[in-house]
Amino acid sequence: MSFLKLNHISHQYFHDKGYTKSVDNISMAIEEGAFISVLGPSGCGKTTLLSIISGIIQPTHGEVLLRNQPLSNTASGIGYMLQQDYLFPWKTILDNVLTGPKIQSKETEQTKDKAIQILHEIGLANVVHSYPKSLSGGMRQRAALARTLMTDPNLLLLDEPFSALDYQTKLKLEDLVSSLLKEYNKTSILVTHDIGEAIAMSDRIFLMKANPGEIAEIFEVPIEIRNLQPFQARKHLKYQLLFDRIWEELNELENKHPV
Ligand SMILES: Nc1ncnc2c1ncn2[C@@H]1O[C@H](COP(=O)(O)OP(=O)(O)OP(=O)(O)O)[C@@H](O)[C@H]1O
Repeated sequence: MSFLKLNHISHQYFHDKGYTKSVDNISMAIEEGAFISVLGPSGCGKTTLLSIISGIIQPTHGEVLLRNQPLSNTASGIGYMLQQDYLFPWKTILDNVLTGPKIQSKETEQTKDKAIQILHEIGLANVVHSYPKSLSGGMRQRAALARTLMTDPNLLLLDEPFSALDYQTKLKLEDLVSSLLKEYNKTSILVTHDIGEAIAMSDRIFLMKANPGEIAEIFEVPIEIRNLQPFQARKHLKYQLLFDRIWEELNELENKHPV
């Protein structure tokens, strides 16, 4: 049984000039613990697809099943990591991480210990009582991830979480996030424009085309790359070969289906 299944998902945005077909006939089967990337040109429907998976918007056709249940039947437990960290500036890092338990009135000594443990693992032990404004962009993103992990989500949706960071911070964070999500056995879907990031982090890559957004091709990332941390993966010959294949395919798609 697949952990997450998308069956023939299509969606249209209706507006005063008619409608825009955002995604068309998308099917995916994702196993538990897998790391999946969705790659494609601007406007091909990546964010719309994530919004459908999270249940924020409803597909016009098709269904999303989480552990074989329609999304609406599940206490879905979906976590997000976005480009912006959305930390509360007036709360310490620890209190930010404890936001979920606090909202659910489940804040106890145990949840506090768990939050501190996650902050340790994520390399933020020495800023537990600091405020977000004193942290770098990379540290803030790590705090946002700690807050997400604190809610113990079944599924993590990562919408370009590294794209606002400088290159060095981004590479370091990719390694950290990758090892942490493996350790916690989280199923994750990453939306990105970055071919290298998709290859270095994923088990499988869905390449989309625009107009309308459809899956153009699926790439399995070779096991030799998947066994490496993203930074090391980038040095592997098979990484380069896959990068070139996807690069060519993406260029071809952009020429055939301009946005
Ligand atoms: N609220 C909306 N109303 C109407 N059309 C929309 C709306 N949001 C997105 N679209 C259109 O739907 C299509 C898919 O958009 P979406 O934002 O999902 O693509 P994307 O691949 O995430 O783009 P990007 O990489 O630039 O973030 C595009 O043609 C876009 O213009």
